[in-house]
Amino acid sequence: MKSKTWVDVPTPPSWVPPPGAVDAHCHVFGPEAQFPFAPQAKYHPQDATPEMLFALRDRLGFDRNVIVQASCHGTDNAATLAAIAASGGRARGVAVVDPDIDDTALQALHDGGIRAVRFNFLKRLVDNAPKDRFLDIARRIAPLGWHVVVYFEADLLAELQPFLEALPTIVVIDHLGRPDIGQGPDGADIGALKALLDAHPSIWVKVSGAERLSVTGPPYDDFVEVVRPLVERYPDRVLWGTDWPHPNMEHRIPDDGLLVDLVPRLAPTPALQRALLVDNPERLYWGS
Ligand SMILES: O=C(O)/C=C(\CC(=O)C(=O)O)C(=O)O
Repeated sequence: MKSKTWVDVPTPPSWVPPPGAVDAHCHVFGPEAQFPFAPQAKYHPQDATPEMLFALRDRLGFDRNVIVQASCHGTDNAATLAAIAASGGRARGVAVVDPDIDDTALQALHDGGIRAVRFNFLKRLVDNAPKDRFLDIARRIAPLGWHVVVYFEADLLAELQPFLEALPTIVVIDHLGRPDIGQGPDGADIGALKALLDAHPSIWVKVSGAERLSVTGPPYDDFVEVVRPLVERYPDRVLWGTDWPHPNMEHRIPDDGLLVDLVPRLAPTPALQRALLVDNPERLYWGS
């Protein structure tokens, strides 16, 4: 059965994002009739189209999107590129590429609005994650001014650290590297993440995924307690996104309006909010 993981009409947020705000982590699925899912896809979602994404963007008071290629579309970025093309310059993207991709194809992705590649290390989402080949890709996309987005769970951080340190670009960690939020702000997982960020100014972090990581659930007080100190400590290296349409969340479907209302609790001043939602994503995705 195709999974549906989003609320059609989320609660309107009470907080208004600053002009130019970017939802820097969201996906499109299909439409399947036009863009079939990959044979190796680990989940099979309902269509979540660009039109639906842009309607959500407007409803939430955002201006732009960064569309991240989801694992269900494998390394065929056509659905992501079609969504970017339909956005009128208001979306950029993160691709997943085959290690054998040639330079012409990379340039075509750039021309289509791609500004990063994603390396996914979650075993429930991908069959293999070859670090040596990922490193080759990273060396090839660096001259384009792109960066690397990595998705892993906290128990992999120590093993991945040498790989992360070898990447020649800015590196953005998805969903905080999925720490155990239940450990609290001084827990081992957040401590390891902070040590990494302190040591490497080129490593950034997406302070997204409250709906995945919170133990207590809405209004996500445990997530705020752990994550606000990070936004205050690394204000120019943080990004935020809704993660719509919330793949694999069928048993805990979040309300995107409530997620937006989390932003002023994570970034409590207008300057922090502007950095998080406007200046930082603009630098990575609209800078070239
Ligand atoms: O949407 C996300 O960020 C997280 C995902 C899905 C995903 O990353 C993918 O399919 O590539 C997850 O944890 O299931």
